Amino acid sequence: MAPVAELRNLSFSINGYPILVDVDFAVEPGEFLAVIGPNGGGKTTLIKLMLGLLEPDRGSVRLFGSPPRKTRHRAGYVPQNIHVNLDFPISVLDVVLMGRKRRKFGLAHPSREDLAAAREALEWLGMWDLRHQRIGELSGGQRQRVYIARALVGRPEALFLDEPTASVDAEGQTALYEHLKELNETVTIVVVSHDVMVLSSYVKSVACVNRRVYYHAAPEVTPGMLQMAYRCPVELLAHGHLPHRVLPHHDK
Ligand SMILES: Nc1ncnc2c1ncn2[C@@H]1O[C@H](COP(=O)(O)OP(=O)(O)OP(=O)(O)O)[C@@H](O)[C@H]1O
Repeated sequence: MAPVAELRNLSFSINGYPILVDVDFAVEPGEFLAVIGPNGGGKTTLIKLMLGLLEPDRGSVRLFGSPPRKTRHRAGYVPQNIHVNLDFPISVLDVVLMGRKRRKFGLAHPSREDLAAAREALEWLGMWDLRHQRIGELSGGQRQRVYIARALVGRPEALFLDEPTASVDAEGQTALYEHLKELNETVTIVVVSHDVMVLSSYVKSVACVNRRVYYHAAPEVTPGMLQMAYRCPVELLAHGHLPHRVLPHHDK
């Protein structure tokens, strides 16, 4: 089976300034990959390159073995900053139905399959009862679940999430990672996150991104990896009753 994403000798720059250099790794089917690294390290850029939303200057990207623009529909994406007008009177269910890419008759006429897929995703995330609520009336954490449901209704083979817990409290983070763990039984997961400590309890592999990508096909988050990826002490947090490792801060 082809890797979910494969990046070979890839470099990407903006206005001549290198953002990512010599990236060379692959995400295999079934992985639960954490993408970690300092602010501005290039994590979002890396995800966008994998999905073909940006083109590399050099090197190649394959998504499910093909150019990403041909296979992007097989992946779900929950971007970091979703710009919605929170005053716009659109319901939770409408937002989720937007994820049904092959809908024929638009939002006003979702098919029975569209509704079934939306219901399944919303029930799974505990949001079905709020389906008629306006998106602007939800909490940050609830809204995040709606965006995840939107990414899931297309029944993706891989799900890419960019800092999905940014506006979620500790309990919500754990609940979300439990959901992702269950999903990972059938779906490959790539998640950008700063919750290094929590993540290390769930993930199967780690990519540290700081202009270069240090890929580790094991869930260990070691001080050496953090040292390579970060230039400043990393805040490591542990929540709830998860099994966890506490790592020391490093110098500089
Ligand atoms: N459209 C753009 N124009 C100019 N510079 C950009 C643009 N997009 C990203 N960059 C720069 O590229 C670098 C990597 O950005 P990116 O958003 O990928 O980092 P990140 O690791 O996701 O950061 P964060 O953790 O803060 O979300 C940053 O220095 C950023 O300023």
